[in-house]
Amino acid sequence: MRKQDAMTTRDNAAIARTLNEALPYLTRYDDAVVVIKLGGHAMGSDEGMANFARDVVLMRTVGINPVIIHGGGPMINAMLERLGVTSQFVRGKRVTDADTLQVVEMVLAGEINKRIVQAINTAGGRAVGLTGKDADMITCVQTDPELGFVGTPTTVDPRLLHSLFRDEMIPVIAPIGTGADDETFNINGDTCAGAIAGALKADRLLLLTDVAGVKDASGEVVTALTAARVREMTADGTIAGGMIPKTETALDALEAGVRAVVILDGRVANAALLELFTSEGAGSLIRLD
Ligand SMILES: Nc1ncnc2c1ncn2[C@@H]1O[C@H](COP(=O)(O)OP(=O)(O)O)[C@@H](O)[C@H]1O
Ligand SMILES: CC(=O)N[C@@H](CCC(=O)OP(=O)(O)O)C(=O)O
Repeated sequence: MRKQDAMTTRDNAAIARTLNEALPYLTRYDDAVVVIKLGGHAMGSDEGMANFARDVVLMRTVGINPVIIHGGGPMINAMLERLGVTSQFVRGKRVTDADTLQVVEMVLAGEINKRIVQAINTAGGRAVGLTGKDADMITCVQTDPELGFVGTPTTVDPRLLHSLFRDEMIPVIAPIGTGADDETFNINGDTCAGAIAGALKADRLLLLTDVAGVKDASGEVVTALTAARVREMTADGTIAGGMIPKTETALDALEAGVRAVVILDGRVANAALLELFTSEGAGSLIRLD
């Protein structure tokens, strides 16, 4: 019993110290806009989702304006498979015909978006689930005819997001946009998060994925990267596959006025909090040169 008491006292002291050490970061991020991209691979168990939701609610509670953009590639694959529709990727983007598009919108805007909204609300926040179609937020052009209904955002109207910030609500956005001729477009989640972060001139863009960060040729995570280093590592093939849209997004978002972009492992408990509120940070921080 006494041992238990001693343990509890020690834990409480650690919690108090952690809160105390977080103070400078809490002040720094007051009223900051933090855009978080939650990739399909980083959306694990219900427990992991509940943990992520608590982090987001904590951010909101200390005065940050969090915006969540989610992916869901693996879940779209699973649904397409169940429906017997084959799907392929070209340069990290899904070739999207009309049938595929219907499934993409259904899975992203339905199942996944509502799962995240519900988790945040259960954690005590007030989340609002949206796609880029709401309030005409995201307008796209076709990326490449070979990819079908895949869009690149050309304009992002952030007014709806600012209204939600004023009411302390948490936007949760599925990467779907509208074209000039009223078409629906499937947007890569990273690209969508970068475009929204750019339009908001966000203080941080956090790309939560399934690796610890951007790795160098020897497999070590590079904790601080400049744009020049990213270009070098892409040219020599060290940055490849799914990491290419992430680092490209990072550079575009920085050019658009985002202060810093971090690529980090979303499967690690409290990944976003570790990045924002500790001196260690987490993952790879990318800044302009
Ligand atoms: N230099 C690199 N550092 C880290 N990951 C890399 C690198 N080059 C390629 N990758 C790959 O990129 C993947 C992350 O992209 P992706 O699977 O599309 O993530 P998400 O589903 O979260 O969007 C990693 O799992 C890894 O296989
Ligand atoms: C055009 C395109 O590829 N869109 C993606 C959208 C979802 C996504 O980006 O999911 P992750 O973040 O989990 O990879 C797709 O259809 O899979």
